[in-house]
Amino acid sequence: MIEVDNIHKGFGGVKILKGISAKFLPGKTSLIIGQSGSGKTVFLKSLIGLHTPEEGFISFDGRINTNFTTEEKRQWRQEIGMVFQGSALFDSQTVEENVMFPLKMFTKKTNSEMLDRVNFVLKRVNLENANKKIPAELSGGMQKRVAIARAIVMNPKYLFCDEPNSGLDPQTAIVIDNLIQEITQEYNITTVINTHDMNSVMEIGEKIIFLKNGLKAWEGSSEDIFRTDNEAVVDFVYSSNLFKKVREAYLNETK
Ligand SMILES: Nc1ncnc2c1ncn2[C@@H]1O[C@H](COP(=O)(O)OP(=O)(O)OP(=O)(O)O)[C@@H](O)[C@H]1O
Repeated sequence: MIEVDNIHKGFGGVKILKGISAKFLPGKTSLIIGQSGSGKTVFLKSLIGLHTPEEGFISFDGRINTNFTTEEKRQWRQEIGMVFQGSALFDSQTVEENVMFPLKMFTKKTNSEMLDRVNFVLKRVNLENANKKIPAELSGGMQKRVAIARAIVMNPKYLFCDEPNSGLDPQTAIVIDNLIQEITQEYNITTVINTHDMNSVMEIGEKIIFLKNGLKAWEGSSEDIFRTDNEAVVDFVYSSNLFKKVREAYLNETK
């Protein structure tokens, strides 16, 4: 479990996160949503240790990350998987080399052990036989699957995804969402995703945190989000006519 307790973070005297608390559970996919500039990226970067909060703390299964020794930090880094916007693959390396990278960096496994693990995760993301391809030869959705394979190759406890659907068509986006959710449940990972994608919110949001001006303005599940009368959430999530209609239909159906 990740526990965020009242974190504050600012830059040059401007407060961006103004006291956010949240819990993220293993086996669950949690989504962070909010308008551009609401602090989602600063929040996610704080979770992965790229920003240090000025106040408050973040604990990972009881371990507060700012108290780590160098060795503990190294250990914790290995427990984290990340999927970035745009996949962030090494362009000149093959799929196999990209996915093997964390194993080479952090483990003393033999080449054949590493290859076994790489093949296992590539199979899990339905990318068998792509080992020798380079990213430019793959579609955007396939590149995302390589990024997911690389993120889980170390068997992480925690998975962080920044806009994993950016640049994907809606159908491929759902495939990627479902894959992340399945993997999260299968391997009991604590997964936190920053997203703008309202389809993701409806489909996989087991826990949704809505940030507004650096504060947690609302928290609930995808079912709760249909029923909430929180004005800020309704304005944000149901800004399109399509989603307004989906909400009305849902509420009528479940009256
Ligand atoms: N390193 C930094 N230095 C100074 N200001 C920063 C820094 N990182 C973020 N900010 C500011 O913090 C605010 C929140 O930014 P953040 O990137 O977290 O928003 P966001 O919700 O992720 O937006 P988007 O949805 O557009 O990605 C913005 O005003 C941004 O300019």
